[in-house]
Amino acid sequence: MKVIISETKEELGQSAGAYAAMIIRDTITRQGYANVILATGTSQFETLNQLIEEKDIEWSKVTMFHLDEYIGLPVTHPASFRKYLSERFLSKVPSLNASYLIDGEGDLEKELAYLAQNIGEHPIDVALVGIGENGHLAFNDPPADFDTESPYLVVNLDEPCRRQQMGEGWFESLEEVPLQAISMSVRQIMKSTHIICSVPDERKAVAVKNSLESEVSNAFPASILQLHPHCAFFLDRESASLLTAIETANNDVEMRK
Ligand SMILES: N[C@@H]1[C@@H](O)[C@H](O)[C@@H](COP(=O)(O)O)O[C@@H]1O
Repeated sequence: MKVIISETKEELGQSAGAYAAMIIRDTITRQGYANVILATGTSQFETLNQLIEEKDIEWSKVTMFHLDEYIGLPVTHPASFRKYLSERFLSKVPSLNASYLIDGEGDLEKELAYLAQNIGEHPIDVALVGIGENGHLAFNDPPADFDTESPYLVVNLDEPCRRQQMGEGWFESLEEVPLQAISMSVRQIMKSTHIICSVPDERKAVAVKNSLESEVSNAFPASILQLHPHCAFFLDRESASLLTAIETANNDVEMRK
């Protein structure tokens, strides 16, 4: 596990985006294409801003999968993750080989089968993810299902998760936040060759500490990332502020001044 602590969230994004770009370029050079997973939410703002600025990525050789989406939320709603990825990423880079956005508005069984078939045919080279204030990975709130083999599943969103979405300004009231989502499963995320976890902000400090310094447990869903062989955490001073053991443990910790 690699932990890179930057001074600010802007520097965090620059480091994480540049690191993702390096992996995508190297993967395309080696195998001719790259399959990536992109996350959404405020945690990804700076990382995606950097990724779209990166030069020399052959985007036509990149296939993109989408981490999670609300059920029943129109694509025109400000909180729609399809809208987010279309506006903040897809419209800012040249055309990709393909992008598999999650549609949570139609026939869910059909959508789950469609996504499962396509991701099954595209082993993932790099996944960009975030961590929720409740420690969730994608929309797998605690206690997360660490066992399901399904690549995507329908999940119930707990109140802390829904409050976080409202607190970030995506919704005007708690009642407006959907109760369910389609989420990529924990096992599917863990199959990615590389995982890049971008987590800025003081409000994530407890989740970061639990994810990095607690025992692996589905009570802290993102703690499973400790078991991944090529996972890099990009933190800022604030999100890293409660870490203690990590700086002295046998980890690859890089402090950015
Ligand atoms: N569903 C999103 C994920 O795509 C994201 O990676 C993670 C971190 O969230 P945020 O960036 O809002 O803090 O959980 C969110 O709720």
